[in-house]
Amino acid sequence: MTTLLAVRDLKVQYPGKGFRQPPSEVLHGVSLTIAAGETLGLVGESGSGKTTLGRAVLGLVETSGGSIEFNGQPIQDLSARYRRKLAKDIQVVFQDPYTSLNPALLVSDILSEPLLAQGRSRQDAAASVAGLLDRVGLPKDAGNRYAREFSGGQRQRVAIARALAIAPKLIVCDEAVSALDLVTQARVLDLLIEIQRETKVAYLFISHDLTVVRHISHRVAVMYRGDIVETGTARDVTTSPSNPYTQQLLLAAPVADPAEQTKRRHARIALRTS
Ligand SMILES: Nc1ncnc2c1ncn2[C@@H]1O[C@H](COP(=O)(O)OP(=O)(O)OP(=O)(O)O)[C@@H](O)[C@H]1O
Repeated sequence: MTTLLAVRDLKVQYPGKGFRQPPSEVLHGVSLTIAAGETLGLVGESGSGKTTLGRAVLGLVETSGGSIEFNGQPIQDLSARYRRKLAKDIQVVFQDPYTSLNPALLVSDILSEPLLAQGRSRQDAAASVAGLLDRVGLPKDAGNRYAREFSGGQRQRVAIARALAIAPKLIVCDEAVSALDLVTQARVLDLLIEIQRETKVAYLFISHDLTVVRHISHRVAVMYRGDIVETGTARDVTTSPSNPYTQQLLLAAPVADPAEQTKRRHARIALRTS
């Protein structure tokens, strides 16, 4: 399989607040790869550095060490002009469909924007909008309405359509279904899987929810305090994890059966005290 994204020994530090506080390193040398058409799930508890890694791939945070290659080319420290060019290949879907879409724009304008930014004509962009709406299961007339008129799940479909508009090779999905109810989550996940089958787009799928990640990912990487502690196939990581932190994460996932929930709580305590 062709490697699309290769992150090697990546370090990111954020400046301390005020001159007295030293910078704090939040990624300590992270390495991962994503093949063309593959989904890599990135899991870990809140604050482990998942979003920072996604933002580094998108060029939204400065890195302090290591490298990021896309299609064999280094993509760190690109000038704004080259970054804009790269936007054609790497897109993002954020968590919150309520704030990530401009409420003042018609959906057709939201979907046209990335196409126009890539130099496509207005006519050409308008012609693509109908196809994009259809692709994500929204009605044709959705283009003539404002994003604020839609439910969370529908808005996330608009966000996915916007990410797909310029046929990227990689989409960073940062908690892309976390704000949705369970049924809507499942539908949006199935949509992402279906789109991948058709377009061979790759996903870096960031989530704190192992159940969601297991559903969509080919491979899973587990982050803990700025390091990747385990990587493997989705099945191996979620059924027989080798790292104690991944075991904790799995045992922390809620289950419907109260007896199983109690069993897991005891297993978590045993792990912590072993
Ligand atoms: N802009 C910033 N300035 C300073 N520190 C930051 C900044 N953004 C994130 N951090 C810190 O970096 C660490 C990693 O945060 P990050 O958002 O990457 O984690 P995460 O795993 O995505 O968490 P969550 O699941 O809660 O979004 C945290 O300790 C956070 O407080």
